[in-house]
Amino acid sequence: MDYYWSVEKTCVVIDLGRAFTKCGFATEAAPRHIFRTPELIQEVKTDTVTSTASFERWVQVFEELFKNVFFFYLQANPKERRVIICDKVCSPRPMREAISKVLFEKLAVPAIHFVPDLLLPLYLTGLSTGIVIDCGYEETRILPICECVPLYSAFTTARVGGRHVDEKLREALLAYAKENPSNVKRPAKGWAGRRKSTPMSSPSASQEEPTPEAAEEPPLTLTDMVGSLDDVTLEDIKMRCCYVRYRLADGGKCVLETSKDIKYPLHCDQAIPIKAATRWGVCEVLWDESGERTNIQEGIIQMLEKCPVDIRKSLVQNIVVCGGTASLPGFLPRMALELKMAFESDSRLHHVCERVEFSLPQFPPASLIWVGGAIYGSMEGVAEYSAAQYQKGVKTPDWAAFTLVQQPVQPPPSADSPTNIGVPPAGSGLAPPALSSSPQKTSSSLLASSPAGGGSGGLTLPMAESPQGSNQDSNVVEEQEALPSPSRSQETPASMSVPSPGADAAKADAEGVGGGEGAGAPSAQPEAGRDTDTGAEGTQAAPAAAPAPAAEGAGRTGTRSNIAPRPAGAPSRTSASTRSSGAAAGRRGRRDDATT
Ligand SMILES: Nc1ncnc2c1ncn2[C@@H]1O[C@H](COP(=O)(O)OP(=O)(O)OP(=O)(O)O)[C@@H](O)[C@H]1O
Repeated sequence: MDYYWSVEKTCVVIDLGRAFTKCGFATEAAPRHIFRTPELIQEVKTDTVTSTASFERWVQVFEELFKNVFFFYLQANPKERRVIICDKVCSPRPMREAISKVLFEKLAVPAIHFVPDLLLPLYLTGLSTGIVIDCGYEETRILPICECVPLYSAFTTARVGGRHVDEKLREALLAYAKENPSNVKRPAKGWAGRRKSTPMSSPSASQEEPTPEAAEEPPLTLTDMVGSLDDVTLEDIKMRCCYVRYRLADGGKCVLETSKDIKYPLHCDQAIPIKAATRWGVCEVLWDESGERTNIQEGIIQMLEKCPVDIRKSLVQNIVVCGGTASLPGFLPRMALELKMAFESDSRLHHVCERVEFSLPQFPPASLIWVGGAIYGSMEGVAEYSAAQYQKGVKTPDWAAFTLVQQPVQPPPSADSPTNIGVPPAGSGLAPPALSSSPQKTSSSLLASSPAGGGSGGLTLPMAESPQGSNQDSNVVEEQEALPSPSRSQETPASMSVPSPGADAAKADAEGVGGGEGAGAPSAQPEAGRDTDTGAEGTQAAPAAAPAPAAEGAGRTGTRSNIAPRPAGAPSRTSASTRSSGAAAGRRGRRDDATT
């Protein structure tokens, strides 16, 4: 007898960032490659694409980008790989359509999944309610998610990010160089090339003799040298030398602050002096209260004010911070303290500061979105936009207008039925819920059926046109009058771990982030149907079903810091077994099983 084995390869996961794009394979714990993609910066520059760029321009950009991803970075055959695109809130429709065109027509991938990127870090917390804060390159994006439903109407951005810290750093270095004019030794011509050819560098071998032409050139000043720094070097200085300082109590000593000036080595015998105050001062732009731009804590307050009052407490009990800028040492404690102060000083939000908790997945913040995408890609039953649909003319999904389309679900068998073995009783939170066909019931159905709530098997959310448009979210939100607080893993939460000043000062001189592992469970699928250019730019609420996060691995990896102790009678936690039922399904490779 002949056996034919068909094994589908794992998906390719691509997180398209404006500074860095991350790519790799689903089921892996970290992206294989993180590379710069300045062409995706949505700014009006001559060499980059604008947010209103034409479809053709996007096609050009993505053709080159995806060819690099498949043939250079991942060396994978696109015909065998489904692709997960971590899709940005507000990504323009021409951009998404260009992605489809390139992937289907030029690379012949079998299917694409467009997944809202800000939902993905929630997989790593094991909860279905929370706030995701992405502090990236251009800006900080803040999205509340309530029981798997992203509240786009409350989506907020703060116009601060890594780029602003870079700018401040360049200004500070230039100002110092102008105050302290000094000459630096001009590097010898062809220094880099000759150094490469030097075998094992002995001190004498690495010292280049200046060429006669170099000797005749005017001396190089520190100002010239700082002025000619490229963006990559500047970013490297930031990553290696800068940190966010914070003060624990009013009038107390600043933690993480050091009085040590350091030198950043530039060439073999050149170095840029960096003052101690510059090292933390440049990061203050993130919390700048001058009113010039919205800072991070103001962004969070604005977001909370847009949310219904009755869910605010639940939201702040699970804050996930991602994005490269959040890797700066001291970033998270400072954010916690700024938030606490902001809540306390705002009488409308005073009550929410009783319990604010941060989830700290043990992955580098810069790749949290990617890791969430990898978990999503390794799950069964997630809906996709297939090549066949594309060829039939089905529109590229616009997740901002997704709506939940419910399919009738068989009622759970009765308790005495022989087929009921192993099926938990209805009402236990583990049984698949009976779904209502009324659109108004969407949220409660989703709520009851999310794997976090235990009903991982009862809800399928196929893609379909939305007749209701994007007004459904307001119903969704208003309906949830007395939402349960987010359930958490059974781990004892660590109280906020504030590093000791000595340790912090030492840490400020170094740098580094950790790694870990996580898993999740499937849930809902968004859908197409809107012709607008930008996804969620408007304030119209658009319901989308977030894949319900039920991370088995998150229980293992999640530590969190509280800025307030858990009060007596704190909300109940979901049992580990409830969550892991979904996670077990999630961890199984979608079609990696060999079939005969
Ligand atoms: N270890 C680190 N320490 C400090 N800053 C870092 C670190 N790693 C990355 N960054 C900064 O984070 C920013 C990029 O973050 P990220 O990769 O999240 O951006 P992105 O997703 O490309 O941008 P956006 O979210 O705006 O689309 C850059 O400014 C980079 O300098």
